[in-house]
Amino acid sequence: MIRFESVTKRYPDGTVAVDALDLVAETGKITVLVGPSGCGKTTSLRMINRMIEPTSGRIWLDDRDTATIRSDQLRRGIGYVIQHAGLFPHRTVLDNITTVPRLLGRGRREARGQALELLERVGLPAAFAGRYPAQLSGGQQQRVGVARALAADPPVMLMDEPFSAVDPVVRGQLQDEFLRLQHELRKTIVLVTHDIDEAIRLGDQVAVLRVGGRLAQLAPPGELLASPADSFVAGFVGRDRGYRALGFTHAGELPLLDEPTVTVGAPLKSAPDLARDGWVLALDEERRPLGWLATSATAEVGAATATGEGTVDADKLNLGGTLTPEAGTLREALDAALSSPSGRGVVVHADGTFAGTVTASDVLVRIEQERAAPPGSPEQPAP
Ligand SMILES: Nc1ncnc2c1ncn2[C@@H]1O[C@H](COP(=O)(O)OP(=O)(O)OP(=O)(O)O)[C@@H](O)[C@H]1O
Repeated sequence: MIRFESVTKRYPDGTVAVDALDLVAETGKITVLVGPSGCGKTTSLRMINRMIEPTSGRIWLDDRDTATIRSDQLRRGIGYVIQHAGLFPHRTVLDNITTVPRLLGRGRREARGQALELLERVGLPAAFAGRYPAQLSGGQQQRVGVARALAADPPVMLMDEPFSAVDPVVRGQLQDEFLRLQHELRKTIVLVTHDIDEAIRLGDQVAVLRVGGRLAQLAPPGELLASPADSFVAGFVGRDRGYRALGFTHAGELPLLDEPTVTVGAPLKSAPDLARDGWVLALDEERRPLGWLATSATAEVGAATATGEGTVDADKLNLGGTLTPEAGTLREALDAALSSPSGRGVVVHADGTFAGTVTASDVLVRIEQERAAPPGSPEQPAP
């Protein structure tokens, strides 16, 4: 656990970068610091490993006041990842990763073996070990940066805009892999970003700072979206936050419709009798949904079904429509319904097999129920 206790940083020119900050970053969780440019995110982060010393207040690492720990010793237990990865340009990937473990006294062979393992963990081939940073893409360098920070196996990781130097697609991949890795490793992570979407995606809790280094709100992402503390936070988390908040609410047991289905390979003429509103859901032999077959006479395929020629083939299906898992969120369920050509969202079991369909209006009814009795309220205890 990292605890800021009324921490203030005033730079020599009088700038107050952080003002009486109280904050707890829990063990094994990701705490994200987010806020507009200059609000003191980086200053707060760097005070944790004493790259910057607070002017007043204390920062606790578990039960120790960090001011009483020698800074080199403190940093050994704290990994640090920055934008552009900050790799040593004249050292190979392998040497970049093994530098800190070697300093900590690990043998060359052991450090090398571990570095190769870490490369695999962050999704890079072992063959990259001999390359120099300039021979890697931005996203690959960022992965090496994460591997390097993990090499000393620190319980705490500080990450300053770790994914912002790469394009949005690579960024999404890095975020997904980072979450997967954290699920295994359970480090105590403090991550700085200026991007609220990234904060909401990655944070177990999100601290929104305002310029002047004051904490505006500290909350789990769902709560931040659903109940921003004030107009500054509401403005910062952005529009459509009501919709995005649905992504943090489990749909629970939605009433599933018993949808008639056809299996690929079945005769087309079997479809119209089954279809509701001109659409019938097609499954593969293992009962996994493949797409919707149009049976109305106006649709191109519909005309074929009317003549009864041919079979239900995968290439005749409308593939629009997202799937929602049974244990999914209200956002996934609503999206499945809204994106489905039939208007009925397809719900699947954990193994991907078809469970039933759900309508947007049923999801809306559930949303209204949630509003009336949010989980955890006395009327409806959380499952
Ligand atoms: N060494 C310094 N001397 C004086 N002022 C500084 C110094 N470093 C940072 N500041 C100021 O402190 C404030 C907070 O800076 P900090 O870098 O912590 O913000 P940030 O939220 O990380 O910003 P950004 O998102 O733009 O990186 C800013 O007003 C900045 O100009």
